Amino acid sequence: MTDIRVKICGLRTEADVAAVAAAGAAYAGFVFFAKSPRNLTIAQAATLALAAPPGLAKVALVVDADDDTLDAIVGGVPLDMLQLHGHESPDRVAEIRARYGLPVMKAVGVADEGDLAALFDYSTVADQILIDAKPPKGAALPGGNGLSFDWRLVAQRRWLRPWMLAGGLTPDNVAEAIRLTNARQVDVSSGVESAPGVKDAARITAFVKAAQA
Ligand SMILES: O=C(O)c1ccccc1NCC(=O)[C@H](O)[C@H](O)COP(=O)(O)O
Repeated sequence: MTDIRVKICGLRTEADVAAVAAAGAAYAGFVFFAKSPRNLTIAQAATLALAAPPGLAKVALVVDADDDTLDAIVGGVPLDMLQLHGHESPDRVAEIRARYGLPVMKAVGVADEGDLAALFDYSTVADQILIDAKPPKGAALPGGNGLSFDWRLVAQRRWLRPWMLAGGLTPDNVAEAIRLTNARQVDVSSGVESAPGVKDAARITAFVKAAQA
């Protein structure tokens, strides 16, 4: 058993929250993106957040959200972190961090070496960095596509802030991804689902176990 921290993203039911907590994950992610099969209303997310036991950090995932949208989410849902998964600039990340007083994790899509500079830029303003696969051109979703990137690009690298590895992780490949990259935190959505937006408790348990083995 290691100290790897796991985030399970895209929870939609109280049973999902219970499965994530029972498996020993550190973070539960709630998606606010209308086109996503994992999208929640503020009322739904509030119900799930209130069902989360102490110690399970509640993360709201937003995409290029304006202040009115963020005001409503932060005002309506008890949260521990904001995850910015759009094209938010470093200045916007700093602004959101200052406005809400919550830790901010910025997602950065990686496909090749050229994407790595952005990781440094965002690590000067965000509390954490989520290193994810860059979505393919024309993809309906900016994340949660179940696609991996070449983990060797970030293998054994160091950034200014804590970071999380994401993109196409599954119970079958997460141990190898951790071994290659030395990630201390991992994030998954599609890889623990039986269908888009439908979490599978057995896969959640298997994922956390494999990550922490
Ligand atoms: O999950 C979504 O539907 C989603 C929508 C819009 C932006 C991001 C989204 N998901 C991001 C994630 O769930 C994860 O942080 C990450 O991208 C890993 O996803 P996956 O490859 O499916 O494990």
